[in-house]
Amino acid sequence: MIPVSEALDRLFALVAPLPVEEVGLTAGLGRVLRVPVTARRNQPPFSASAMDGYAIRDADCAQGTRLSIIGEAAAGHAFSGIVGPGEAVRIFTGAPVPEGTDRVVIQEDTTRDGDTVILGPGISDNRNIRPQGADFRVGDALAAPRLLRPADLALAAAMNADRLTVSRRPEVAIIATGDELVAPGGDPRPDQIIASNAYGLHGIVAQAGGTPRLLPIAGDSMAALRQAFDLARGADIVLTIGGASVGDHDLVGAAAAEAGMERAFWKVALRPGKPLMAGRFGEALLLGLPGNPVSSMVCAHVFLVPLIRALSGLPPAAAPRRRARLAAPLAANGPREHYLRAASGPDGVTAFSKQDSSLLSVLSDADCLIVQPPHDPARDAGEMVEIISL
Ligand SMILES: Nc1nc2c(c(=O)[nH]1)N[C@H]1C(S)=C(S)[C@@H](COP(=O)(O)OP(=O)(O)OC[C@H]3O[C@@H](n4cnc5c(N)ncnc54)[C@H](O)[C@@H]3O)O[C@H]1N2
Ligand code: MOO
Repeated sequence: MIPVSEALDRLFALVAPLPVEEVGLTAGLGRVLRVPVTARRNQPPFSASAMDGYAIRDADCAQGTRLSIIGEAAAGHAFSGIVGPGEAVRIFTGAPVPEGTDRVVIQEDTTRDGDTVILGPGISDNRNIRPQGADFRVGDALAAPRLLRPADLALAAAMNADRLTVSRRPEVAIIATGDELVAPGGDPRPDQIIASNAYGLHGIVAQAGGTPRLLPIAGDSMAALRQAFDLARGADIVLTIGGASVGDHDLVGAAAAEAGMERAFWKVALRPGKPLMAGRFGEALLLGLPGNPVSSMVCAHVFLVPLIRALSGLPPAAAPRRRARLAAPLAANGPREHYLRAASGPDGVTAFSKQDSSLLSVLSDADCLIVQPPHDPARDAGEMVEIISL
C-alpha cells in the first residue's frame, strides 16, 4: 500500500494534457481554457453613468441651484455636445457621461420644472460615474489554464471574444465487471445484483468535464475483459469497476497486464478504496476502481476527477479540501486515510454511523467526505477536520 499523495503523484506523472479545440461561448461552461482571452476593448469603453439623473459640473453642485437641461444621454445614445456652467444633461444608467460634466445627481435628489432642474438637499458625495476601463482595459486577460465558470463566460463575452480555445474533453470508457451484474431495468437471478456503480461514475465524469462512454458489462473471465478492453479503444481513460482485489475471480489486473498495461500502482492506503490500481494503457490511462459501490465513487472523487482535470490542462492538484468543525465525535483511525461519508449542518459536520463501503443510501445522504489521516486519534465535537464537498 502506498499513501494517497504518492498514488496521486504517480498518476499525475502519466499525464500529458490533451489537445485543444475551439468552441463558442455557450459551449465553454466547465471546459478548461487553454489560451488566455485578451480584452480587445476597455470596459466600460467610456465613462458611464451609474444612475438615472442629471449630469452636471462640480462647480454647480449646491442645494437650490437651477440648471437648464440642454439634452439627453441614454444607454446607446451619447449626448454629443459640451456641457457648460449652469447647464445639465438628463442622463440614464449606462449612458456615456457628457463632456464637461463631473458627476451625476440622481433624480430623487432633484425637482424638475420644465427644461430646468433644481438640485435638492442632501446630494451625496458619490459621483455616480464608472470610469472608462474600470472593469478591464485593452490587453487585460482572462488567464489560462482555467476551469470556466459562468462568470468567466460573461467576462470573455464582455472582452468581445466569441470563440474560446479549450481542452478537448477527456473520453472515459466505463467498464463494469462481474458475473453477478445485471443492467438496471433487467431481470436479475436471485444470486445477482444490479450494476449501479457505472451510473454514479458516469455522473462524476460528466460533472468533471469528461465525456463518459458506458460499455457493456464484462463477465469475470479473461475473454470477456479482453473484449471489453477492445471496445474501450480510443478512450483517454479506461475506467474499470470491480475485480481489483485478491479473489480468484478478480481478473482485471491480470487482463489489463495482458493487454499491455504498465502498472503505476496497485493498493493505496485509503478507506474505502484500497485495491485501487492505475497505469499507462497504450495511448490511454487505466484506472481500476474497486467494486464496492462507495469505494468506486470515493476513488472517483479522490483520483478520477483530479486526473480528468490534469488531462484537461489544469495544474495537477488533489481534490480541494476545506476545514470544518466536527458536530459529533470521530473514532480513532487505523492505518488507511479514511474518507468518511458525512453530512454538514449549522453546528458542523457529522459522520454517519454506518460507513460500510457497500451502502449507497448513506453516500446519497452525504454532502461531504471527512478526511481522517492515518492513525489519527479519536476527535471530539468542536475539533477541526478536513472535508471534501460532494
Ligand atoms: N481477502 C481480501 N478480500 C478483500 C480485500 C482484501 O484486501 N483481502 N479487500 C476488500 C476491499 S477493501 C474491497 S474494496 C473489495 C474490492 O474488491 P473488487 O474490486 O475485487 O470488487 P468485486 O469483488 O468485484 O466487488 C465488490 C463488491 O461490489 C459489488 N460490485 C462490483 N461491481 C459493481 C457494480 N458495477 N455495481 C454495483 N455493485 C458492484 C460486487 O457485487 C461486490 O459485492 O474487496 C474486498 N475483499
Ligand atoms: O477499500 Mo474497500 O473499498 O475498504 O471497501
